[in-house]
Amino acid sequence: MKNAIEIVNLTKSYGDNTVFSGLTLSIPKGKTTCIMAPSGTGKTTLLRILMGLEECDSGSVTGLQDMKKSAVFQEDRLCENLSASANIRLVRRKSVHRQEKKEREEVRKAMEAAGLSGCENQPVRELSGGMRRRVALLRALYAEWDVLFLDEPFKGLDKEMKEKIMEYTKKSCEGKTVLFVTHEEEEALRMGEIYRLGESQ
Ligand SMILES: Nc1ncnc2c1ncn2[C@@H]1O[C@H](COP(=O)(O)OP(=O)(O)OP(=O)(O)O)[C@@H](O)[C@H]1O
Repeated sequence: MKNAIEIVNLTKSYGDNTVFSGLTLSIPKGKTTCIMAPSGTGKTTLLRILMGLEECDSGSVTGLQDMKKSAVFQEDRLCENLSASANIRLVRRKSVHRQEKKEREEVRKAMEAAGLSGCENQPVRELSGGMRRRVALLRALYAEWDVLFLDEPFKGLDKEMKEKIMEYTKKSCEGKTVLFVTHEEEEALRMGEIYRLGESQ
């Protein structure tokens, strides 16, 4: 199978702290790869390198050129004064009136599926932590993307809500390339193939 992203001999240190000393990894196209590892072993650093937000010291990453990227960061990174719905719609180019109506309806449906009905027009600064997390996730999913980076997207959600949103995310990501970072084995097993960072370095 053709690989979407090839990471070869990647090294990265912060001063004396070596995070990667020759990481080689193939991330398959059209699937969800779940990256698991103990805290502080470099999961976020890897995502940041792949997103182009951090430089590696040596090694190469190929297969990401020209791919549209979307992400849920560890922090929600929402626009506090904008409504939940406006935060989500922000990631699409401004559309003509007829499309705007369609887009509003799409977002309303997505929010309904994520248990956020009735919050469409509420500024996100008024939402709970779990609600904000879901808005951040819906926003990332709503963007136009070829590859999606998810850094602990279900953090802070209760069991029932997590079930609901995981199912929605899984459906939305079907057949697409996703890198999913989590500490929860159960989440990883549900979402895709597990890769344990550190085992093959
Ligand atoms: N900007 C930075 N400057 C210096 N050190 C950093 C920086 N970013 C990360 N690190 C260090 O790199 C290592 C890996 O951090 P990273 O956040 O990638 O781990 P992680 O596996 O995602 O952890 P967690 O599961 O706790 O989120 C840690 O030792 C961290 O202290």
